Amino acid sequence: MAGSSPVLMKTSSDDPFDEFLKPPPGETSEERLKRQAREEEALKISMAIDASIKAERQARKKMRIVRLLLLGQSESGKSVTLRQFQRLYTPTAFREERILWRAVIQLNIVRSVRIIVDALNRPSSPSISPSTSPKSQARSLSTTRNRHRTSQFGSSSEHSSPDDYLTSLGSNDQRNDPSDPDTDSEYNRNKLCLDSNELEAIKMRLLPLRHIEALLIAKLVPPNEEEATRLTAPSDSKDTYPPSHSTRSSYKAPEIFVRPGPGLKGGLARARVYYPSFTGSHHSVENMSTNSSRPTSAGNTGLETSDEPQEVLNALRTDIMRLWADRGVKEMLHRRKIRLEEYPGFFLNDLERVTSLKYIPSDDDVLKARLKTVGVSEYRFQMEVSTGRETGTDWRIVDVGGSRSQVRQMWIPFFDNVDAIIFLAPISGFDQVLTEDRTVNRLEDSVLLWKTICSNKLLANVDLVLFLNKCDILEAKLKAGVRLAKYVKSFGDRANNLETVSKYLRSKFSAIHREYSPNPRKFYAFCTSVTDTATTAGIIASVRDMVIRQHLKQSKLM
Ligand SMILES: Nc1nc2c(ncn2[C@@H]2O[C@H](COP(=O)(O)OP(=O)(O)OP(=O)(O)O)[C@@H](O)[C@H]2O)c(=O)[nH]1
Ligand SMILES: [Mg+2]
Repeated sequence: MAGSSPVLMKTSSDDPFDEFLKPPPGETSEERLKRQAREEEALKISMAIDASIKAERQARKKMRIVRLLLLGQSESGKSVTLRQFQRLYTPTAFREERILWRAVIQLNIVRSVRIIVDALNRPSSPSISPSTSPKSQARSLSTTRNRHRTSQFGSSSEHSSPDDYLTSLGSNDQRNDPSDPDTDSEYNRNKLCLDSNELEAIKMRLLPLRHIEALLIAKLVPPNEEEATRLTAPSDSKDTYPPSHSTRSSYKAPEIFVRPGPGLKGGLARARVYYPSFTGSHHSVENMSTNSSRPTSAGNTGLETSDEPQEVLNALRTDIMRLWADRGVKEMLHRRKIRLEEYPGFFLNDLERVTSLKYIPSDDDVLKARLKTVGVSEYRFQMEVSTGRETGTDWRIVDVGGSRSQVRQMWIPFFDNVDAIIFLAPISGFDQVLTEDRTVNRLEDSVLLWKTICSNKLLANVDLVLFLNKCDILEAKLKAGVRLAKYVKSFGDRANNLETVSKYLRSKFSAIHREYSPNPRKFYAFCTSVTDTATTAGIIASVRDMVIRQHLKQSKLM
C-alpha cells in the first residue's frame, strides 16, 4: 500500500531531508540571507561543541590515572605501604593527619600493657612449648606446598602473636590448676626484681587502663560498627576459640579496626585531640575526607591537650616503664615466648616520649601504629611532589583487608584495570601462624596467596611487585637464634642470616612467579621493612617509576 502514496514514492527515492530543508516557498532574497546567516551560526555552534568534546577527550587521555593495588595477608604491611606513599607524595595531608593517629597509638600501648599484666596473672602452660606440642612438628614447605589450610610448619608458634599465645593458654585446662608447680605467679613471687607487693601495687594502679581502652574503642570505632568490637572467632577454629571465650577472665583483645575511607578518617577524627588553634586547609584525598573532621595542625607541638587517655597514660607512665624494664617481667615474657617488640603497634620502648602531654606522633609513629583494615578502599591522590612525567598523574591506590575472614574474593573486582600490584609477604612470619586461622603458617599463607595472584588470568598483563617485608623483624629473629630450617626443611644447612634467608625465599617466590604466570613477565622483588622511612623511600620511588612505565606501555597498547 505504501507504494500507492506519491509523496512517499518521492521521498524514498530522494534525500528524505530535502522536503524539510528546502527553502520555504516564496522566500524573498532578504529572508534567504537571514536564513543562511542563521544556518551558519548553528553550524558554528555545532562545530564548537564538537571541538570541545574532542578537547575534553584529549585532556582525559592526558590526565593519567594510575591504579595500584596492595595485596597480602593481614599484618603484612599494606596499610603502612599506603601511608608511605602518602608521606612521600602528599606530605601536607600526611603531616596534618598525624595527630589523628594519637588515639590509635594510645590503644596500642594499652594493649601491650594488658598483654604483660595478663601474662603475669596466668600460670604457665607446658603444652605451649614448641618442643612438646604435637602440632609443633616442623614440616617442610616443599612436601606440603600444595595442601591448603594445613599446618605445614606446625601450629605452635615459637613467637606467636598475643592472641595466639593467649588463646593457646585459654584452651588449656591446666591454667588454673593449683597443683601446677610451674606457675608464673610462683615464678614471679620468687624471681621478680620488683617484689610481689610492688608488683601488685603497680597492677592495681594500672587498672584504669581498662577504662581508657573502652574509651578509645568508643572513640575509634564508628557507631553501629558492631563487628569491630566483637571478639574475632573464626568459624574454623572452634577448638581454640570456644564460644565461652569472651566470658573468661582471660584477656583476648578484639583487634580494633576502622574501615578505610570516610570510616577511617571519621574514626580517627572522633579520637582527635582539640588544640586551642589549628591551621590550614586539608589536602586529604577525596575518600578519606569527612565533613565533620577539621584537621588539627601537627605543628602546634608546644601546646598541651585535654585528652583523658593521654593524661592517664602520662600519669601511669612510670609504672608502665617500671613494669616493662623489670628483669623478672622480661624473663617471664621470654619464657612464655612473648616477643612484644615484634608485635604490631609496639611503643613500650618510647614511653617517655609518646606519653608526654605534648606528644604529637612522628612520621615513624604513624607508620608503626597498628590499625587493622576491614573492607576495600580506593585512596585517590595527585602527587604533591610532581616532577616532570608525574605531573597530572592521578593515583588510585587500593588498600584491602588481608585476613582470611575478610573474604579475599572481595579483591577480585579490583583486578580490572590495575596497572600494578604490590604484594606484601611478611617473611618474618615463617615461625608464626595466622591470627584468624591457627592451623595455617603465615609464610605458607603468603606463598599460597602469591601463587593465586601469579596464576590469575585477569592479572596476566599486570606487573607484580613483591615486597618481602618485615626484614627488620626477620633479622632480629634470626640473630636471636630462630632457625628457618626448622620451619622450611628445604633451607637445609644454609647460613641462618638475613642475606641468605631473604635470598633463598626470594628465589622461591621468583620460581612460583615464573611457573604460574600465564604469560612471561618481569619479576620485581624487594626486601623491605616498610616501617623504615629511609630505606622505603627509594623503593617506593622505583615502584612509582615502574608503575608509570607500565601504565604508559598499557596506554599505548590500548
Ligand atoms: N617492624 C616492622 N613492622 C612492620 C613492617 N611492616 C608493617 N609493620 C607493622 O605491622 C603492623 C601491620 O601492618 P599493616 O600495614 O597494618 O598491615 P595490613 O597488611 O594493612 O593488615 P590488614 O589491614 O589486617 O590487612 C603495623 O603495626 C605495622 O607498623 C615492617 O617491615 N617492620
Ligand atoms: Mg591494613
